[in-house]
Amino acid sequence: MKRSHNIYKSFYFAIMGLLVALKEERNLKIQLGIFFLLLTIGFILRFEPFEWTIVLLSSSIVIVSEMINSVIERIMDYINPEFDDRIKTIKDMSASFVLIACLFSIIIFLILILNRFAPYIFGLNSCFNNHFKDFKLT
Ligand SMILES: Nc1ncnc2c1ncn2[C@@H]1O[C@H](COP(=O)(O)OP(=O)(O)OP(=O)(O)O)[C@@H](O)[C@H]1O
Repeated sequence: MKRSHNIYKSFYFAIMGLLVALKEERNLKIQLGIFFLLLTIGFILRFEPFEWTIVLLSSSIVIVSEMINSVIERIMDYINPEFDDRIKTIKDMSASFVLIACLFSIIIFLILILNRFAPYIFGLNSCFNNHFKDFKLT
């Protein structure tokens, strides 16, 4: 097998892989759409650096888990395109990566939004502002 050790070529191949995934994976497109929606909400609400960090971290986990899931599905289809109970288990478990990442990301985003509006809704001080005030960069 021909191998490339050139860092630019490795980067190029990785970008090509990402483009193929974006073209062929419907769920990845949906997740990227949601990611851009979250970015828009972040700009509208003027997120703090620590809020951006949390949103970017949780979004990257969702996107990477979706890509790992897609890769596992393709490997399984390549190994055995026929129905097989073991492949079913592997694919279902692989799909659960994405489910877990999405569920926790939704909870994380809800906490960020609630934290923003807690003072208006409940008349409380923002719990994050109290706990994370030392981490604020601005
Ligand atoms: N070869 C197979 N043998 C047994 N079950 C399978 C097989 N292929 C798919 N399945 C079942 O169908 C489900 C969906 O698998 P598929 O490969 O079609 O993924 P998909 O519809 O592209 O999923 P996703 O939306 O996560 O990309 C799997 O989780 C599994 O339960």
